[in-house]
Amino acid sequence: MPADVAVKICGLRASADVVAAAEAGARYVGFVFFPKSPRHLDVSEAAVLASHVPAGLCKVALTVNADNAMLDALVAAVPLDMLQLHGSETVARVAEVKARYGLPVMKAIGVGERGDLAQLDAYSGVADQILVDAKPPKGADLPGGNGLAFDWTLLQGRVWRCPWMLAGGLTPNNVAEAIARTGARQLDVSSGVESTSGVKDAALIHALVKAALEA
Ligand SMILES: O=C(O)c1ccccc1NCC(=O)[C@H](O)[C@H](O)COP(=O)(O)O
Repeated sequence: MPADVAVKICGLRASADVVAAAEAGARYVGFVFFPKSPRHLDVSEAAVLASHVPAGLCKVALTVNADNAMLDALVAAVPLDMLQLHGSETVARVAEVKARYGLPVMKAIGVGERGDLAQLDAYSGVADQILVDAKPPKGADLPGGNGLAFDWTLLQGRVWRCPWMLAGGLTPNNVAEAIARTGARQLDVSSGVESTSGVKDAALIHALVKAALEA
């Protein structure tokens, strides 16, 4: 079992989700702050949920084009370990958020075709981590968390200047293949461990983490 595979379970909404992620061996838990999402939490809900997260598990707040007022409120109320920027934040904005809050920043980039890869190079020079996710379909309500995979062969042979995570349509059934095809050592999953949209399933969380750690 390679000890160096890390899994992030994103979009947790209940303390039972936190327990399942921790017991399964996830290394990161993600909280979504995006009102259109079925996984959205308000700041006070997140403050309570984050207080249930065991030490050692990295608590990530996912925002989409959030302004400083929103991030100020979030960081003041919720004990966080990382900020995930999942909108169209520029390289300069990533640098600004890093400097303002003193927290590691992970920038998510949607990949649909080879031409999208250049952005990964640009952001990997400033972000602490990059999240290589599927590009949302045109007209989608959500910029992420759509349960769609992309062509993993696009990532073969790629290296970046910072650590990275693979996301997009990962499930207990395909995560081993995703690792084999991309060489990813970190994986982020949301829909693939849900029983219905926005509702996490403890058995699927356990199955996904087990499959990733055994790949
Ligand atoms: O999950 C959401 O609802 C969401 C909403 C707005 C922006 C991003 C969102 N999710 C981003 C994530 O980090 C997901 O874990 C990632 O896109 C993978 O999602 P999935 O394909 O569902 O596993």
